[in-house]
Amino acid sequence: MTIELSDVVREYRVGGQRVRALDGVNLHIDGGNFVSVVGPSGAGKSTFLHLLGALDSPDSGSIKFGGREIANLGDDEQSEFRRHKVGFIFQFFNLLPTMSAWENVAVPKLVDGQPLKKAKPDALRLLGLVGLADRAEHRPSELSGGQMQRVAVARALMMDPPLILADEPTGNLDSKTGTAIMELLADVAHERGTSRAVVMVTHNLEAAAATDRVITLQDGKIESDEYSSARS
Ligand SMILES: Nc1ncnc2c1ncn2[C@@H]1O[C@H](COP(=O)(O)OP(=O)(O)OP(=O)(O)O)[C@@H](O)[C@H]1O
Repeated sequence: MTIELSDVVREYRVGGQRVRALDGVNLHIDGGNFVSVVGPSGAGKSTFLHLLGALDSPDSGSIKFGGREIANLGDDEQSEFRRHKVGFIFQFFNLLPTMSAWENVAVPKLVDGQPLKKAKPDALRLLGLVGLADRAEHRPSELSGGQMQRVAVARALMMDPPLILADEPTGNLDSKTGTAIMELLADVAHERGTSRAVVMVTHNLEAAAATDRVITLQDGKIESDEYSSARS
């Protein structure tokens, strides 16, 4: 699994002003890596994540996902791509409050037009993988923050996607729980050889330092791109 960005530009126009959220980004991301994206507020981190996940399209440049150009997909192709190729993890978990843990994990199958019940064995297996086998019938309100994020990680894995995108996944957790989630995400990135990558946006430099590669954005450009010495 490889993602290749070439000369990616994303510009917003607000009033008469133009803001270059991403200003000519060139980057290669390989599977098997846990990558973090850091930088000051407004540097372009969320814009970058949205482009990788086909939630948004660049104004110019190319984004190749496993050799396939995804920069200019139509709406239907974009959502099909997202459903099958990308798992999303958010700061505030985004679980459905009326559903149990296993049902939340199975939601991507529901969105893909399959019955929830049919996905139950897979959902239970994934809950086991994230250490929550005994919480399958709990609702989100009956879980701790760390447990809710584990459910969200399991949900992101439901379609077995080659790319997991995480937006501040530890931002709402205490540091011990955050470290455990970081370890889980590292396992998720490493467990399938080179066929899956995890890309995480974070303000937490300590969390970023624990990943394989730290990309620093500044004013829409890559300011630095460093691999950890342990894995380079
Ligand atoms: N929908 C939008 N409309 C107009 N401008 C936007 C929009 N989204 C982002 N921007 C601008 O693009 C730039 C990059 O924003 P982005 O959200 O990608 O930064 P960020 O690094 O994720 O910031 P933060 O750490 O605060 O979340 C900022 O100047 C922002 O104001």
